[in-house]
Amino acid sequence: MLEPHREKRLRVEGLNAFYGDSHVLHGIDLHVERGELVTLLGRNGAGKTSTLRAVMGLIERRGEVRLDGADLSRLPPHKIARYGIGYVPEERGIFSSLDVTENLLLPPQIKPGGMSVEEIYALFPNLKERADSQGTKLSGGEQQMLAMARILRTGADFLLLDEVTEGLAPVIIEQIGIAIGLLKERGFTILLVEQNFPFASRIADRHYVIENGRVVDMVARDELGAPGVSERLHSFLGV
Ligand SMILES: Nc1ncnc2c1ncn2[C@@H]1O[C@H](COP(=O)(O)OP(=O)(O)OP(=O)(O)O)[C@@H](O)[C@H]1O
Repeated sequence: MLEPHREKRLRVEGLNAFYGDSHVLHGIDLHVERGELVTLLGRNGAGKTSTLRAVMGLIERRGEVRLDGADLSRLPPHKIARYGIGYVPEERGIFSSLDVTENLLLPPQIKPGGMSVEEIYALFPNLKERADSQGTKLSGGEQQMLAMARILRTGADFLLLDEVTEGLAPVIIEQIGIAIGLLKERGFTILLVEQNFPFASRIADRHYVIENGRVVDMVARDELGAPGVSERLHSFLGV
């Protein structure tokens, strides 16, 4: 019997994006399967963040973006969010005057299934210890965890994460990796921009390499050890 056709969770085809006159993405093609954890790798300025922003509808874009078959290409960000896509930008955007619990109580539920504050504290024990601390008093790692946690409150089950390990100590990166692994076990689908290749290679199922606004390579986890692959990645990333 033929397998029923399964729509990709996210399918991006021919995605172009612009900042005013500046044309920064030149036909990105990629897909993410249900429950997959996929990274976007590439040098500074390659177009990784812009890809997440274009998927989310935050910058001017052309091309096709489909989630579970639904066409998101022409929708504004707040409508895209209703499909359960949650974006955690590099700049985190937590409320510095509010404490951790208040930050967690603020996000609206946009889809059923948002995590309770208790579930979030089980996922990020550091945040539980800092529940009453104001946003400004948190370390970089705690702020990053809070930024992720806030999105989990909304019910989003497709996460766009931008450089969640940037500037953080190895022990914190390790904790974030564990949390991401648990989210994957719970069935979340994740597209992660990452500069830290050792981290990305430990947690991801597949990697796309972006260069000058295009996908120039795709490597699956089980290909990482194959002859020539690390040289190929090295040439693109300098890793
Ligand atoms: N707000 C903006 N206005 C104009 N150009 C921008 C803006 N943000 C990014 N760009 C340009 O878009 C291109 C892609 O940048 P992008 O931030 O997507 O790259 P990146 O791969 O995420 O790199 P980085 O890790 O440095 O953020 C770069 O040439 C960058 O200079």
